[in-house]
Amino acid sequence: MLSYLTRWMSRGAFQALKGASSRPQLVKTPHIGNQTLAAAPLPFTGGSPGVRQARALDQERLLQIDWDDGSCSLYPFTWLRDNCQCPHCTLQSAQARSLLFSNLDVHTGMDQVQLMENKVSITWPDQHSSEFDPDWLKKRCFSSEARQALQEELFLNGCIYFMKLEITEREYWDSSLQIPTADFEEVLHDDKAALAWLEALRRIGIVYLRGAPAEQGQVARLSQRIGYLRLTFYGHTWQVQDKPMANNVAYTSGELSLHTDYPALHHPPGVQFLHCVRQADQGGESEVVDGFHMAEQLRREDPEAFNILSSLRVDFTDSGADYCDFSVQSKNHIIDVDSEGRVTRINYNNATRDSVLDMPVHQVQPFYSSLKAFVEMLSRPENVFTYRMEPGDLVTFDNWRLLHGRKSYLSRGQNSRHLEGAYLDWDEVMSRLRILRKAVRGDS
Ligand SMILES: C[N+](C)(C)CCCC(=O)O
Ligand SMILES: O=C(O)CCC(=O)C(=O)O
Ligand SMILES: [Fe+2]
Ligand SMILES: [Zn+2]
Repeated sequence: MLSYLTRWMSRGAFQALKGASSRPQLVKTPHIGNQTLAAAPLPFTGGSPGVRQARALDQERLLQIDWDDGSCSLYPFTWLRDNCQCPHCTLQSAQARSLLFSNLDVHTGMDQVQLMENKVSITWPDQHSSEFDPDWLKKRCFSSEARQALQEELFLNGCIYFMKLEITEREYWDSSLQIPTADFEEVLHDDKAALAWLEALRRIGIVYLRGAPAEQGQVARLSQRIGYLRLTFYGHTWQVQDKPMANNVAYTSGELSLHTDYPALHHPPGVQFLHCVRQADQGGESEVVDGFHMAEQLRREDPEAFNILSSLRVDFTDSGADYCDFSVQSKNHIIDVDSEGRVTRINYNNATRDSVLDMPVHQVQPFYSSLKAFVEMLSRPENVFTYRMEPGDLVTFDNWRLLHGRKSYLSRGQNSRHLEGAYLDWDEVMSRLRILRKAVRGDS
């Protein structure tokens, strides 16, 4: 897997960095242009598949399209009527459906289907007519292969482009991570660099940016590259410094064990930026671990612990005042899995884990033992990647996937270590990623 990672990295507009408890060192790799950086063209998006024949299967209420390449697709009448692209049914300026559901006959028949100038033209029983573009239809084919390909294009969720063998799923890593690194100003000003940044953020979960000015305001600048940042009770952006009467353990000079930020919220921030304005003279090194990788390893090595951490909800709490006063409570699984059993999010900050523990008394000890097994695994040297930020460095990472920590540091009051941070959500990041893909590669 790691050799694959290396191969992939060397194709990107990144310099591969390999660090072990020191400032990551530059490994020179050739800067390869857009063509090679771009992933394989997505299936069904290029060219124009010809329609050989279109016919209505009235019994099944399905439209069958036979394509020139010999393949065939089926579309339910109801779905076609629901997605009529005419100006009565679609508000063109918003690309949104204006047809009301109350006006949709979910058992509609079809009067006629014709091929007109390579468009599929349908007349409905009420004499409303719809025209569909073959490209548009082919992309929305209901076969499992086509659906998988389209979902991959939209969410980069991980599947293999059949034919092209371009693997785009998440890449798990350990202490030997070659951390993807890009130039801060290039990401701000160059679409190709920005796309490479966001794709690596999605796939690897962490990207290091260098060359930012060593002054406050850079995480806000970077968030404008995407859209807007996520406001929380700690403010639009927040200053990680040793503060008197700290309202969070992060605002001391103490060690922060591996954690995700803000599990006290039911929807923790998806993405985190941390920019180093000033580093400590002693201590303050950073640590990260791939939480998804670790959760999968726990599932294999200690299925009982995995089951407990993914099924028991744990209380988190956070109260105080910052942007304004707050009293936050949540109940989260330490390991979130979706309905198919895939790990989707890690929620764990030992500092905000509540003393309130809403579970039957006999489940308490098994819970602690399971958490101990997970935290012990996270902290193994072979799993943790360590680095030291210098002024002007900015790290961007997936806060749903990675756990991060920092060593304690020697505090010098006013002129001490200073990081500025900000949060974003994945919806906004993925939105920018899709737009950049289209701009850079011309994907449809
Ligand atoms: C850094 N800060 C204070 C904004 C959040 C720390 C994370 C947490 O309390 O879960
Ligand atoms: O100080 C650091 O390096 C990390 C700070 C942190 O994890 C946080 O503010 O939540
Ligand atoms: Fe944190
Ligand atoms: Zn219509």
